[in-house]
Amino acid sequence: MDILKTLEATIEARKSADPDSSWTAKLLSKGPEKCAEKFGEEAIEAIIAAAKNDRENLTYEAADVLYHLLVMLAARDVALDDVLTELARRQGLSGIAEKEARS
Ligand SMILES: N=c1c2ncn([C@@H]3O[C@H](COP(=O)(O)OP(=O)(O)OP(=O)(O)O)[C@@H](O)[C@H]3O)c2ncn1[C@@H]1O[C@H](COP(=O)(O)O)[C@@H](O)[C@H]1O
Repeated sequence: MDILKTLEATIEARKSADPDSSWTAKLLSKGPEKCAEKFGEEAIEAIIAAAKNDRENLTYEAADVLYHLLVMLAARDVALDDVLTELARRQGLSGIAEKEARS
């Protein structure tokens, strides 16, 4: 998870970088809609790899998906921590649901 936080910080720093100096800065300079579109393209590439059972390519495409997810979140000023907090909240909820099911 540290690697995602480090990547998030790098992406955040690219918001103020020269678009000609970095792929991330260039993508961010095109706006949140373009970042979202790019995320969608990468997700589709991952879907295709999964459907074909191409595990090597799926691993590569999944890394692209995670990177482009972080760029899309940064473009809309959504913090990774907020996403992780939501996941943690859901874990708590599923714990409650399990306890209720058992009682
Ligand atoms: N993890 C990534 C990463 N994954 C994918 N990509 C880029 O995302 C692009 C993938 O999109 P495509 O394959 O569609 O590439 P493309 O055909 O050139 O793009 P289009 O013309 O279709 O828009 C590639 O150009 C990759 O370089 C990434 N670029 C950067 N990072 C990380 O971001 C950090 C900052 O990178 P810079 O912005 O380059 O400094 C790096 O240290 C890396 O850790």
